[in-house]
Amino acid sequence: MSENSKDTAVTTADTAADGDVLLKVTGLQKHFPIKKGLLQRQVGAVHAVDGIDFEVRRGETLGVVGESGCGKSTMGRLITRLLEPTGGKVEFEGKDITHLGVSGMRPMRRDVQMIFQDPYSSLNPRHTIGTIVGAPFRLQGVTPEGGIKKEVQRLLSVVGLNPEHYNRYPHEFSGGQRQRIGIARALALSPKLVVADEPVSALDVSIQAQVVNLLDDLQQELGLTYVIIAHDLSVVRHVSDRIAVMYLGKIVELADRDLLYKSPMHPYTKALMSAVPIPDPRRKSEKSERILLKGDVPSPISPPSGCRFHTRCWKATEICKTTEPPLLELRPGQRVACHHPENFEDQQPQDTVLLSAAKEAAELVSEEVLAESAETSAAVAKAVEEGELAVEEPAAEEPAEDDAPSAEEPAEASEESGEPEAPTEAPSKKK
Ligand SMILES: Nc1ncnc2c1ncn2[C@@H]1O[C@H](COP(=O)(O)OP(=O)(O)OP(=O)(O)O)[C@@H](O)[C@H]1O
Repeated sequence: MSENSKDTAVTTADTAADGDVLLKVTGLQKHFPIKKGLLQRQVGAVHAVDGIDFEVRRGETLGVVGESGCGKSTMGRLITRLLEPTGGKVEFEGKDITHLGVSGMRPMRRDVQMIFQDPYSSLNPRHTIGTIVGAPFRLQGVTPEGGIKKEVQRLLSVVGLNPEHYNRYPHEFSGGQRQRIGIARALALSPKLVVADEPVSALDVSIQAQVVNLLDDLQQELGLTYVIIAHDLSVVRHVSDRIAVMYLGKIVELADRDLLYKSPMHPYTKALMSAVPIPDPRRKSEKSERILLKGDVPSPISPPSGCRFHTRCWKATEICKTTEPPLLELRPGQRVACHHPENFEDQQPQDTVLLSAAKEAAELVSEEVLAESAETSAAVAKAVEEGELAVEEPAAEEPAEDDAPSAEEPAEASEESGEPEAPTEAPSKKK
C-alpha cells in the first residue's frame, strides 16, 4: 500500500458510532468439518465464512450479494444464531451472543428473525396459516393484547393478506402470498432485526417487486433493520443503504449503495455489476462491455492463497497470490480488500507484472473495460499526487436512474390467482 492511501485508510472499527450499531460482527468464521472413514476423522473443512467484519446500523438495510456458494446463507444463519460460529464474535445491542445456548438465546429470538428463500418448504403444510403465524407467540409464551387470533389477523392484514383466511392452509396460497405469510410470522414478535435470505428469488419476477416493496414499507412503518441476502444485485439495489459483496467466505467490498454503483472498487464487484441485465434496449448498446468471469468459484475447502479472487481476476499480480489484502476504508463509506482497486489509486503500484491467470482472465474482459480501468486508476493516482486525497467525483460512468433491471420493472397484473392488491411501482429508492 502506498503512503498516501495508508493515511486515508481507516480501519473498519471506527466507522459507525456505537449507539447506532445494532449488530456487530468481528472475525466471524464458520468451517464445516469434512469427516471420512469409520472413525469419522476430520480430513478437512469447508471454509464457508472465513473471517468477516461488519456492522448493521439501526434502521438500515444491509444488502449482501455474491455468487452461489460464497457463504451468504451461512453468514445469515450465524448472525441469527441458527448456526454456531467456529470463530469470531457476534454482538447484538452491545451484548456478546456468539456462544449463547438455547435458553440464553430465547429472549434474543424475539429480536432477531429470519425470512427464508423458499416459501413452499418453509411453511408446514399441515398447519393453518393462523397456527403458523401465531406459533412465535406460543413458543415464547407471549399473549398479545386481545389474544393471539386477533393479533395474527392484524398481522395478516399488515402484510396485505385477507384476515378471514386465518383457517386456510399454505397450499391454498400462491408463492407471493406464502412469502407474505413468512413475513407475517417473522414480524409477530416485533423484531428489531430481520435477516431475509433470498426472500424473492423463488418468486415470479412479476411478484418480486411487490414483496420487496412490502418489506420496504414495513421497514418504514415499524422501524425495522434488515440484512437482505441476494445473489442478484438488482434485488438489493433499490432497497439497500449499504451493500456487502462476498466472495468465497470473505467480504471483498462493503460500501454505501450509491458509491458502490457509481464507482465499484473491487474488480469482483465490477464483474457482478456488469452481469446485471439492462432492460432498456437503447442503453444496452451503450453498456455492452460485459465482464465474463473465468471458471467457477474455487472450492471453499482449499481457497486460493492471498486474495481469493486472484485466480479469476484480470488485474492479479504476484502480491495478490501471496498476500491477503485487508478490508480498508479507502474512501469514506467504502471499504475494499484489493491491492489493485478499480476507480482508486493502485495500492501496490510497484507490483505490475500480471500473473498468467490474470492474462487469461483479461482475454474475457473487453478492451473498453480494461481501458476504462487503466484510465480511472491513472486519474485517481494523479488526484492523489496533487493532494486531493478524498475522491469526490468518481471517474467511472454513473449508471442512469432508468438503468433498472427487469426485477424492478413495474409489476404486471399477477399471474397468480388471488394475489392481494399491492404497490405495483418499482421498489422505492431510499435517500
Ligand atoms: N451444513 C453444511 N455442511 C457442509 N458444508 C456446507 C454446509 N452448509 C453450507 N456448506 C457449504 O458452505 C459453502 C457456503 O454455502 P452457503 O449456502 O452459505 O452459500 P451461499 O452464498 O448462500 O450460496 P447459495 O446462494 O447457493 O445459497 C458452500 O460451499 C456450501 O456447500
